[in-house]
Amino acid sequence: MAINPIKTKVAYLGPPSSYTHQVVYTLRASGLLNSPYNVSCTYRQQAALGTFDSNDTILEPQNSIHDIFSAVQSSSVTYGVVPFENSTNGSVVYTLDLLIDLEHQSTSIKVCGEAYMDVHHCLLGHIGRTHHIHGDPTSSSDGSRTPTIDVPHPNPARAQPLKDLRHIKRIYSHPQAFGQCEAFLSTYLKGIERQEVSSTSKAAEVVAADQSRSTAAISSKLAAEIHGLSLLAEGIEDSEDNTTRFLILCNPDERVHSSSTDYSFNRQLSSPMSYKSLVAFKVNHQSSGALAKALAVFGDHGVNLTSINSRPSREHPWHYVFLIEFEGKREADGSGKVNAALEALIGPTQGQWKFLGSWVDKMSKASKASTTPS
Ligand SMILES: O=C(O)C(=O)Cc1ccccc1
Repeated sequence: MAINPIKTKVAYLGPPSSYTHQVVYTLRASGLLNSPYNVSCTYRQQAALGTFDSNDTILEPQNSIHDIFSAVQSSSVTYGVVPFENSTNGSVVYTLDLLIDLEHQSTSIKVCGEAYMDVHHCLLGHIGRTHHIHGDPTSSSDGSRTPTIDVPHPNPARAQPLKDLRHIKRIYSHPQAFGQCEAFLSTYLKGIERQEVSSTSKAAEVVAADQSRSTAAISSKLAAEIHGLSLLAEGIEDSEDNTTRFLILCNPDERVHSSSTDYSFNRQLSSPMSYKSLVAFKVNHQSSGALAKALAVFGDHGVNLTSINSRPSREHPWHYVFLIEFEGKREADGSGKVNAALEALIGPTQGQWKFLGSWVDKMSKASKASTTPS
């Protein structure tokens, strides 16, 4: 069979070397980003043999998470990859807010996969001109943090600076990264101005262009290499097992065949596979017990909830949209319990719910045991 594949375009949070870029790169290198509608048999065989031609995937950097959603919505890309939650710092609220945009019911974006990445942050910058290091290069701190009323037993910073930090006047990073490096920042860069930017790689780009050489970025080692920055500290995340979960988004209107959960990054060798699904809903705030009733439909139908998030509805103050993640999938729903639970959700939500997709659970034991692409 002749191979004439359509190129798979994947939108990620740019510029290159962001963690989102690194996750996409890993998925592509594993042959896991084939388009759901252009995979020929020969192509699948190539992937299995490890000869997947990465030139058939185009990675498209975007300026913001919002732009990734827009690219998927307009079908200018096949997939979009966005950060969703972090093991230390919790949910990425920008992603939640875009997912629950219930006002735009025409939005056809669905979650069709997930990927996990171990995230190790570095402090990148320029080496100071004026200070010379005598012995310990860690300014005046010994690595312990001052106890406060709020944090009486603070965790000590895991890493020490590799270089003098006394010339650093401002730090750039993505808000998630600041939240994941509190112990290091409050120990060695206490009181230094923080500037949030759209990604950790953007932070590295800004610092590389800074003529004053007095700024630093929390970013990755790869970003240091790409932007020619020095490693001022390494492994500065609060928790050694700092992991971020990314969601893979797609526009199901673009599907030509097969079920929504049959994307290449969802393929598994062994069964049974574990799936997760996501739904967003609103409840009537005037009706007592409405939220409890909405949550109860899942238990009543034997559906296990795995996470709950709430975000302001943006319609009325103190009204919320709830995002519920649960085990199981909607399509080919063997016992029918997921569809039955969603049907029962209509009552307590007055029909104000939106299904956001099903995908293979990459944390489940079954999924971990069989991650080889077929
Ligand atoms: O800014 C990045 O590099 C991202 O991809 C978002 C992010 C930020 C911090 C941890 C994980 C992902």
